[in-house]
Amino acid sequence: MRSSALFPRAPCRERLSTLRANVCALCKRHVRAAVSAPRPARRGRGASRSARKAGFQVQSCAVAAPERHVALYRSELGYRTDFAAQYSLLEIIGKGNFGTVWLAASREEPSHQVAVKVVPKSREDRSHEESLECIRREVAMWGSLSGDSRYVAELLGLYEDVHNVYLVQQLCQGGDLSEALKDGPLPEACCAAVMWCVLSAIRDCHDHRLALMDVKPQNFLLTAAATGVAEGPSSSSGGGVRHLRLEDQVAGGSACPCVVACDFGCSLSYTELMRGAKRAGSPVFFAPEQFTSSYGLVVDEWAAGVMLYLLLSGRYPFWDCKRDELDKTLPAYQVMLAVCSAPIAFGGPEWRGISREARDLVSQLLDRNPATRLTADAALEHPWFARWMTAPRPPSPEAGNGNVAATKDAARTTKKSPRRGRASSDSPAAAAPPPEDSAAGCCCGTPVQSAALGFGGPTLSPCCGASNIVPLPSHAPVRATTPSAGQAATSASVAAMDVAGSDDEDAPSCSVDFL
Ligand SMILES: Nc1ncnc2c1ncn2[C@@H]1O[C@H](COP(=O)(O)OP(=O)(O)OP(=O)(O)O)[C@@H](O)[C@H]1O
Repeated sequence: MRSSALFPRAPCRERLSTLRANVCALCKRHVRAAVSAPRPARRGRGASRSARKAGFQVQSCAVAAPERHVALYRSELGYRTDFAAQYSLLEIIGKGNFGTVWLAASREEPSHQVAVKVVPKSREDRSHEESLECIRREVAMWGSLSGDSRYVAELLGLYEDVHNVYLVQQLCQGGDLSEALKDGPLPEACCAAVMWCVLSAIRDCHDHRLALMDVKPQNFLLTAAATGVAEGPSSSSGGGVRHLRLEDQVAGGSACPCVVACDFGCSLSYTELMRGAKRAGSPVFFAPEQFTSSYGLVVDEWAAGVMLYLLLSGRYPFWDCKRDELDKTLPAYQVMLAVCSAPIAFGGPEWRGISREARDLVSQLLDRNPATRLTADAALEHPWFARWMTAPRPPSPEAGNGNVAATKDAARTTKKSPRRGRASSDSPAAAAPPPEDSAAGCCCGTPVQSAALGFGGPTLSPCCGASNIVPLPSHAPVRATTPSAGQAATSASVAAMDVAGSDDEDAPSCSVDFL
């Protein structure tokens, strides 16, 4: 008769569970990790060697001092290894191509919630070393910006274990911007508030000699200020992404911008760009030069132009259909043809209520010539923003309240606007609401003093019958599109575009290899 008494050493489930039950709470983690980890091929001294090779710190439970339990693995990236001791993962809040984003709470202070991007160290399509290199790159780029720009999601901590890397970041309760677009285009005032943050994030990246390379609504997250969760000026105005005010986004207004940039997986440094490095991304956001030749930082401004068009109209430029109607399996060469040669249409009914300044900014960002394309820095001074500034809070270096990024931003805005005048928030001009519907470009009753706000734009005059469309400054003409740029592009060496490898639910996406 076969019994455990006769075969006392036979490995069985009961024996394993008894083993687990007998170890201390700290050791439990050690046992679990050891069970799930790849087994060493040999026992004895050989086992220690293979385990060390696999990244383990081999230690005996019986002799290990309690404080050594936190360092179960030899860190491969130099990050902390005690993630499980610091945070508990609560639920999945987002999934991307490279990782899963979790809502997590600090164990020490459970009310402190964060977002944690869990990135596996190994993937089927790339080696362990390649995966680690990608993580290192993303962290280096993100880390250099986080804390230095208030328009970039804050990176709060880096952890790793044998399987994953854990990027602890600021929790953005509103999800990504594409969610907000599901109910159709945003009101123009909200678009101005959102685009202020998007262009500020791009400007800050470019100041750090980095190109974001993947500017699209999915990569901008709505913060508490956008959802009205936080107490402050935004929430007092009703909260919600459709009730954003531009003045709350400018340094010196709200403590927290309504959207922040996340996902630096595609970012490239200026040096890499100059060396001709390429990045996969979403082709509908590609600038024409990305299909044809080497390119520079201003590809981000083009993508911001596509985003602005999308926010205002609910459509992608160059395609005569709504955002969710765009064929996600569109062949890449068709995307290229449209981006490089189709005219930018402002004729549809969705553009009827949109101001002329907005169209002008779109046209200047979607300039097919990268040399003359508006930079983010210059775009932030476009008169369109002045139009939506209703209760100005002139930024001051003190506005940051000790926050390095906010103080820097406030100082920069002040420095850039030497002619900035103080428009009191209780003056009639400042208190007047922005035009809800500027169908005829009417600014009646909203004499916004843009020059006084330091944007360098013209002073908008009150509506006066026939001349209700505010004249644009002579240096900012609305450009006609130049289809000729596209003809050159058709002969481009676009070799392999894998449309199926889309990382974007809402837009055709492909990884692009150039011959
Ligand atoms: N800090 C955050 N707070 C709240 N939600 C977040 C946060 N970061 C990411 N998310 C959510 O998780 C999703 C995926 O995140 P992210 O884009 O960083 O992953 P990824 O793997 O790099 O994606 P991609 O495939 O675009 O490269 C986002 O679209 C967003 O909805």
